[in-house]
Amino acid sequence: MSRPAGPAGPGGRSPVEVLLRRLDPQVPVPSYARPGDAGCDLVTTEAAELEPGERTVLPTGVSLALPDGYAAFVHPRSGLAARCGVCLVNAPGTIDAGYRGEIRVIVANLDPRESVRFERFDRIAQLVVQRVETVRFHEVAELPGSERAAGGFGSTGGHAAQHNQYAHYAADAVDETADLKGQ
Ligand SMILES: O=c1ccn([C@H]2C[C@H](O)[C@@H](COP(=O)(O)OP(=O)(O)OP(=O)(O)O)O2)c(=O)[nH]1
Repeated sequence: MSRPAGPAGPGGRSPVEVLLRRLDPQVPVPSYARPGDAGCDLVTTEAAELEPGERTVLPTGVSLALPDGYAAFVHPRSGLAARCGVCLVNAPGTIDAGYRGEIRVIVANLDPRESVRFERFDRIAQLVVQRVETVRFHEVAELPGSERAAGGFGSTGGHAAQHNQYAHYAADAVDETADLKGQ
């Protein structure tokens, strides 16, 4: 049921068909605000007020049955983040294909001074549906070499390398690259 015939979207691809249950009869069905948007907006069905530094779990009033091979990811809304300092604690939240419960959104107010208030049906997050792979792991004693090797946490230089406490990872990476080149 994932891709039956339907109106073609951008690039001629038809949308993935997803079963949705409304747990609140008045909640709007999530929809894309504009053509080409990656995420459709999720609303809260409960009003809430968050003091600076406070977090809470908000209900969205919807549950899904995603097709096998897909997952949905609950992403923050940039406008809320920029204007009010609202973030999602676990961003992006992962909605598994087998999950049939209500989608909930774990929001926090990162603003150091202002509280933030959500009214019922305010948009609080966006849901991005994507194909996902499952993998089979094959344990090996050594991994094949690569140019980056174990470099991370600012190993390519710049601000992060100069100012953060993980700078030693960058130095370690240089050593490991030397090891790999010697192989
Ligand atoms: O932001 C989120 C993240 C997850 N979920 C739901 C859907 C997901 O399928 C389920 C489990 O999420 P996750 O695997 O991230 O949580 P966990 O803490 O690892 O719990 P579990 O042991 O149940 O997997 O909770 C949400 O409603 N909102």
